[in-house]
Order: sequence, then structure tokens, then C-alpha cells
Amino acid sequence: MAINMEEMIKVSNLTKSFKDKEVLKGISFDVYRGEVLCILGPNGAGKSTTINILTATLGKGGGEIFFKGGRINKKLKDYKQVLGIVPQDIALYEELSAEHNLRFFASLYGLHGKELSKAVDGALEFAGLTDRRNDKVKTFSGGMKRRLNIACAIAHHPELVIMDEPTVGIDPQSRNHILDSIRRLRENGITVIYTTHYMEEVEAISSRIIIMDHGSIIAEGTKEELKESIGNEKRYTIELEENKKVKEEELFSIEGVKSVKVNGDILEISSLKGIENLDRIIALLSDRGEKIRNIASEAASLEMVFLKLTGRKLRD
Ligand SMILES: Nc1ncnc2c1ncn2[C@@H]1O[C@H](COP(=O)(O)OP(=O)(O)OP(=O)(O)O)[C@@H](O)[C@H]1O
Repeated sequence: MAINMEEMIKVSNLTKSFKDKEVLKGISFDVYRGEVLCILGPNGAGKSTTINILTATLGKGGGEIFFKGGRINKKLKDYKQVLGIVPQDIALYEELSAEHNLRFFASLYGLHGKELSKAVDGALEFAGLTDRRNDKVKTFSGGMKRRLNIACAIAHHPELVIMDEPTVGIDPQSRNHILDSIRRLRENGITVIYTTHYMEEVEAISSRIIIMDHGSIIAEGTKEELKESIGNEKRYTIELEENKKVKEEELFSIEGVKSVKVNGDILEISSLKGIENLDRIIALLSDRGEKIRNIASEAASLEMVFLKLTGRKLRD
């Protein structure tokens, strides 16, 4: 991380329990001005709980949150004024038009008159909804509602936008539009915190990533740093017609092979990136009389990082 990056938020040892269930186990992280910080983790990892505490819609258990160097509860008014929130559930007035929804939400931040009209026009353009401005929200697709929800969160020109899984259950076109709009926010110097369980999205938009699992942060870094942390491995997934004899130990004898998991007819093999050994793996399998149905090879990915850290897939 560059030394001159300005710290916007500091989260220190945050905890939260619901009844006797500890869902945040003392997490700490910083958010720097102008970055897109992605919080990646499977369902139930604690992403929404973290976000809800950060947006002050949920009280914290223990720990501290600092905003621009001061305790957040002492600066709550300033903080809320520069914050844009995109909640997991869409919050819009169905019977009102897109424009009226935007007017309402932007006016909550004190905008009025020409300034308000300009903000509304800008937000409609940002969401790609200018031509639907007079239509009632109830006529919109799920993806359009999502885009409008984001427009409502950014109309007042926030410095920090917090989004909780904004692409769940929407069409690919709206999803791409949302990912593009996050890139635009970043280009304009706006800080974004974004939770998701889609690693493809993290690959596309993140400047930095936090991986959460079971209420803890298990890894943090840029996507390059995280991939580097798994030692530049690649993975082969080999599907056999019917695995009769192959044992994990045998495959370890091949140069470059780092780990092998035999799961019925499927072999998952991690191998050092620079070593070309697929031909030897195939030769060994055919020596054992195995018939190969399919081979897939993939370079280091965030999914592999998660698998390596937890032994599980991100989306099981
Ligand atoms: N109000 C609540 N009462 C009791 N348990 C809760 C409450 N809110 C969340 N939990 C539990 O806390 C854990 C973390 O939930 P959280 O919603 O933060 O996870 P998440 O990573 O955002 O997952 P998802 O992608 O499903 O939203 C889960 O086990 C969840 O069941």
C-alpha cells in the first residue's frame, strides 16, 4: 500500500454477537480514500453485519471505528453526510417515478432548488435511466431498480459509498452496468466498500480485498498479492471415466505437483506454475488404465486462494 494513502476509516477489533452466537470475532481493517475495497466471503461470513455496523444501522458489540482520525460516534453527523448507502434489500417507493424517488432521497441530504435538479439529472444519467425518469418504479425490472437504488445513494455526491451485494439476482446487463459505474466512482476519487460472494466481481473492480470467513478476516491484499500468496500455483481438474486405481501418492512423484485431492472420479491437482507436467500426469493415468473424460486447467484465482485457506469452495 502506498505510504501517502489517506486513511478514511479505521476498524479496530470489531465484535458482534447475536444472542450467544459470535458473528464478528474481532476484525480490524483500514479503508483508504479513493479505493474500492471488496469484502469477499461466503454466505454467513459476517459481511452484512460488518456493513450494517459501518452504516450505523446496527450497533457494534466491542471494538472501535474511526472516521478521518476521530471516533465515529463523535462525528456521526459529518460521517452520514458524506456517506452513500446501497443496502442489500432494495429501498424505493414503487408508486413514485424514478425522478421522484431521487428527489426524495437527495433532499434528505439538504439539497434543494437547482442544486437538487442537477444532482437528480446526474444520478439518472449515472444509472442509465434518463429515458425512464418519469416511469413508476413498479414498472422497472429488478436490475433497473438496483441501478436506481445506487443512483439514490450517490445523488448527493458522497465521499464514501457502501454497497452490500448489489448484484445479487439481477440480469447480466444491469450487473455490467453496476460494475462499470463502480469503476466510474473510482475514477472520480470516490471511496467504495463493496461486499460480494462473486469472486469474478472482485477480480473486475477491486483495488484491495478482504476475505472473510466465519466472522474473521482470513486474508487481505490486492488480488495480485493474494494470488502470489498461494505460491503461483495452477490447478488441473481431471475427470476420469471411472477411477479404479489412482492414488494421491503416485501423482506426487511427478515434478511440480504440490497437492492432490482424489474425489471419486475427479482429481484436483495443484502444480507449480512454471513446470509443464500435464503430459506426465496424463501418461501416468493411462499407464494405470484410466480413461480421461475431461481436463480443465486454470491459473491462480481468488477461488483457489479461498480454497487453500479454508479447504472449501467460496460457493458450496
Ligand atoms: N439479526 C440477527 N439475529 C441472529 N443472527 C443473525 C442476525 N443477523 C445475522 N445473523 C447471523 O450472523 C451470521 C453472519 O451473517 P451476515 O448476514 O453478516 O453474513 P454475510 O456474510 O453477509 O452473508 P450473506 O451473504 O448471506 O448476507 C450468520 O450466521 C447469520 O445467520
